[in-house]
Amino acid sequence: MNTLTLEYINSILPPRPDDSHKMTFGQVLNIAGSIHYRGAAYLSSLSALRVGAGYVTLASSPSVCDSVSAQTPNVVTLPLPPRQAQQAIDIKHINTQSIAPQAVLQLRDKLAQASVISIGSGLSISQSTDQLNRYPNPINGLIVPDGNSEFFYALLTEIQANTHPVIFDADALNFMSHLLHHPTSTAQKPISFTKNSIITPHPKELSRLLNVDVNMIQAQRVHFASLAAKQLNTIVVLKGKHTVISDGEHIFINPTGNSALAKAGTGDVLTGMIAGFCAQGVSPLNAACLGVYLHGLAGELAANELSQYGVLASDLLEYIPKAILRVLNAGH
Ligand SMILES: NC(=O)C1=CN([C@@H]2O[C@H](COP(=O)(O)OP(=O)(O)OC[C@H]3O[C@@H](n4cnc5c(N)ncnc54)[C@H](OP(=O)(O)O)[C@@H]3O)[C@@H](O)[C@H]2O)[C@@H](O)CC1
Ligand SMILES: Nc1ncnc2c1ncn2[C@@H]1O[C@H](COP(=O)(O)OP(=O)(O)O)[C@@H](O)[C@H]1O
Repeated sequence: MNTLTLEYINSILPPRPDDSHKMTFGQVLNIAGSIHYRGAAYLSSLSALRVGAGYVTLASSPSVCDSVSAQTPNVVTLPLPPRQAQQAIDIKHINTQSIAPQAVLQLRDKLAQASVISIGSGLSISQSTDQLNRYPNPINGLIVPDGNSEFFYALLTEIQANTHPVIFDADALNFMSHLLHHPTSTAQKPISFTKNSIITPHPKELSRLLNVDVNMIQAQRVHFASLAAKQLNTIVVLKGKHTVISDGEHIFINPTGNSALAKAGTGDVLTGMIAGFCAQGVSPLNAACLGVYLHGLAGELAANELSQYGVLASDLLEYIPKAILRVLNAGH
């Protein structure tokens, strides 16, 4: 078990060759955001650029893309077609802002081109995990819950054989919990986390994935992070004070961060940071270590100027470059 250090983080920062162009630093395809969580799409997209990714495309519903474009010129958007009401039997449950499952066809080229895909920040798979449990088989179209569950299922099916890094966050994790604990009919292929994936659960999300009480997870964070990595065949970033990172073999503990990070949206920033490092060709395990350490350091630097009370998730975007400078300067 290793505690991450400034020197180690310095040693795994990706190079920035002079003879480079934007594609040298990789393409992130960020599938994120929904009507109530436009901010998550903004935060996760910009944080990938802030750690050095060359090109970030946000794929989401048209209203989310419009909203992010209005706030920043830095993110390329790919509006996905909304679901048509006649595709579902129970129109009451349709949110017209949901993405149509057929949107996956439109995404096919982008999925193949992307250096890394991040899925789930603010994607709103359903109104709540409870609702998913009330509709034990949302996939076969008999009853369609509000949200993007059918789109997400189609997306997962499309990327099952993908070997590019994929980061699963937030609602993507809740939906995977649902699939793991409510297997779909045998006619459908089993779904799992993809090869080279990273998952970023907070303790409650890991508790849903493992079906283990959240207090037990918190009491043995290293054990459950490592167990989940082995069982689910993925890299686990178990968030919270002293975030644990494990690939089932190695374990890293993060020393950075403080209560400034305990604010809505900071997890979305972390997802973007990890994606941004993956895009630059860093291995998924090292990308997780870089993202987590620098995210915590950005929170500390922000709190030094704004107090642990006053830091916003969006403030972290300004402090990520300062955290990177702090690490670079430690190398001299
Ligand atoms: N600006 C935006 O667009 C934002 C968009 N966002 C997006 O919103 C979506 C849903 O996110 P969310 O926050 O509504 O649900 P979620 O985090 O699952 O919490 C549900 C319950 O879980 C628990 N719980 C949570 N953390 C815990 C912990 N560390 N340790 C232990 N338990 C913990 C806690 O339950 P309690 O303990 O209170 O019973 C809590 O009430 C998601 O897609 C996200 O990306 C957000 O990032 C915000 C900013
Ligand atoms: N007290 C704390 N000390 C250190 N890090 C924290 C603390 N509280 C939250 N964090 C970090 O902030 C982020 C919160 O993520 P998450 O719970 O997914 O929030 P959200 O869904 O609102 O974005 C995680 O990276 C977590 O490790």
